Amino acid sequence: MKFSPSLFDVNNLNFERHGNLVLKGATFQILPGEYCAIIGPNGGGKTTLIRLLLGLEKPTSGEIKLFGTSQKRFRDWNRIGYVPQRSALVDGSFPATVREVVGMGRYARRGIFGFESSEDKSAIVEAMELMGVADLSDRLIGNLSGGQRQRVMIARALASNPDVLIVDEPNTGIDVESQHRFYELLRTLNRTKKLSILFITHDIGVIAEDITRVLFVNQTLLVSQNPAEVVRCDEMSRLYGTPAHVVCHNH
Ligand SMILES: Nc1ncnc2c1ncn2[C@@H]1O[C@H](COP(=O)(O)OP(=O)(O)OP(=O)(O)O)[C@@H](O)[C@H]1O
Repeated sequence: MKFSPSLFDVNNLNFERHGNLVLKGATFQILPGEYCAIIGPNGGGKTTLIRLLLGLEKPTSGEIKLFGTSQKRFRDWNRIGYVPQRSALVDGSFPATVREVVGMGRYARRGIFGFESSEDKSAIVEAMELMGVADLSDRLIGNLSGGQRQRVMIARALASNPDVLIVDEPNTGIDVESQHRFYELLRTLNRTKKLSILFITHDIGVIAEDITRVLFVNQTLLVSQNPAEVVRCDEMSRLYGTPAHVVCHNH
């Protein structure tokens, strides 16, 4: 049997910023194929945790392994697609088409000044089709709606054919109907393309559906593989430190 290492293996990770403790003793694993939600209150350290995984912040102490390799020696960054939090807020005057923005996802593989190969071209078209933005190909990114831009940014991350996709708050400024369709799309990608997905969400309802693991981040980290447990009122109240009322419905 082929040994398949964890995508992320984090051990006793601590992070301080300007003397303030942001994350304390975080320990968890993410396995291939997971569909994992990261939740927690504002300022709890969710984005910081992702930035630490991506090497954009340096841990104060602790160990991070990516695909079984210590982060210090890890070089295969194109295996990880990242969509940061504010990508939906592209400047309206940004003069690039959807095709060009998605094409930027290939830079890590070929370099900014390399020529686009036929492999690049088909990866770009496939990513646009997967995210349902192929018909917007020639539109300027600045003229799209928030939901359309968000799908373009995911297509850009997918263009490099990553093994794992990390999405920071996918639904900022998106209406509820589009949010629902968006999560369905993520879940379909996870199932059909075997793409592992980690996403930060404030939409607690999402974690009741189909999540393989929940990371609750509020300086300390609580890991659960049973989302139904986390969604209980008493647990939500305890985690967020404020009374919570959880209403379950059929959808
Ligand atoms: N660039 C920065 N400089 C200084 N402090 C920062 C910086 N970025 C984040 N922080 C602080 O670090 C802590 C964790 O922030 P982080 O953005 O990781 O939280 P979060 O859980 O993602 O929050 P939100 O849900 O509001 O996006 C907060 O106290 C925040 O104010």
